[in-house]
Amino acid sequence: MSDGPVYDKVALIGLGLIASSMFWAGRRAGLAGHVSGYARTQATRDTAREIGLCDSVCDSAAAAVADADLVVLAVPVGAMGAVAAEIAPHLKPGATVTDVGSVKRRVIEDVGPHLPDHVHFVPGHPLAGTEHSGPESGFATLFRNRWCLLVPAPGTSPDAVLRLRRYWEGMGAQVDEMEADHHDLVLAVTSHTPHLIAYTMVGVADDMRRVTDSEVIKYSAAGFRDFTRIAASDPTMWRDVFLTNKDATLEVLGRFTEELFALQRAIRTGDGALLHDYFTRTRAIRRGIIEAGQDTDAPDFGRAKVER
Ligand SMILES: NC(=O)c1ccc[n+]([C@@H]2O[C@H](COP(=O)([O-])OP(=O)(O)OC[C@H]3O[C@@H](n4cnc5c(N)ncnc54)[C@H](O)[C@@H]3O)[C@@H](O)[C@H]2O)c1
Ligand SMILES: O=C(O)C(=O)C[C@]1(C(=O)O)C=C[C@@H](O)C=C1
Repeated sequence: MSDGPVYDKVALIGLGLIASSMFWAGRRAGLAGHVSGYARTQATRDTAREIGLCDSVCDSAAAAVADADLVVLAVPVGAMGAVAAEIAPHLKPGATVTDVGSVKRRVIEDVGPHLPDHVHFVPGHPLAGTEHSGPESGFATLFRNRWCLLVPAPGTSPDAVLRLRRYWEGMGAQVDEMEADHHDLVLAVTSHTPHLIAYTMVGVADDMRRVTDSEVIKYSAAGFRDFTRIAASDPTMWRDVFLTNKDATLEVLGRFTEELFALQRAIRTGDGALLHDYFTRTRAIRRGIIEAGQDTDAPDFGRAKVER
């Protein structure tokens, strides 16, 4: 259902999971008159053309952003600054530039200085993803009932923010605004550190595989399989997340380590009451999330049949 396009022309720079999902979601809801796309490699551009991703696939970022009313930077966080520098001279006056990066302070620092005064910069972050990447991994329902956080600087045109909000809402997301440093701390707790823990746990299991003669992989139970799904996420994206959200991640990791040591001590000393109290508290948190209707993952989330 749609009241007509929110933007006449949208340019997607970087054609991976998030951009391709935005294309399919936007097309389904009729949110853009025309969507142009650009990817760095010829192979990705070829694949995009083959699967009908975008109305036009351009061979340069400059060509893709020409005349665009909304430009979406959907590349790894560490590449945002260079892409912004490349497109800056070609942006249409009055256009909105946004991004979907998992870290916000660093993107603002890297992208903002390149952009001309005649565009609106509204950084964003959809809290939705899977462990898959690339142009073929996207699907139209990825953002449905998920949060998208917008991080506009004070003084940003309210009209530009409102329009971007309508665009994300049209793709099924719930939109909220947040300050950049707060965003980075919250995401360090809810997304970045959990990913690091999953990477570590799978690394430990791989190490133990040699000791247990592959038994840990053969008999991996559901909990561990969830870790392996997360730990299969794109290495470039996650390298950039940790390098660019260093302080918040290290702070959360410090707290995590303290708690881990407390639980380790309880196990060593046989302090069952501490363990039971701790697990009771964490179970209540999970139940609270479900009761608040925030557990929006389908049971097959991440393995969902691609729905375009
Ligand atoms: N995957 C997730 O779960 C998820 C969720 C929310 C936000 N994000 C953020 O969205 C952005 C894109 O992630 P994705 O999952 O779509 O990644 P992806 O790996 O699926 O796609 C990234 C795209 O960027 C291109 N690219 C890489 N380096 C580039 C460069 N230097 N110049 C131009 N293009 C370049 C790649 O070729 C690819 O087309 C990242 O900033 C990530 O932090 C990811
Ligand atoms: O479910 C997943 O695969 C994800 O990791 C998605 C996830 C997350 O941590 O929730 C990952 C990175 C993002 O920036 C936003 C969403």
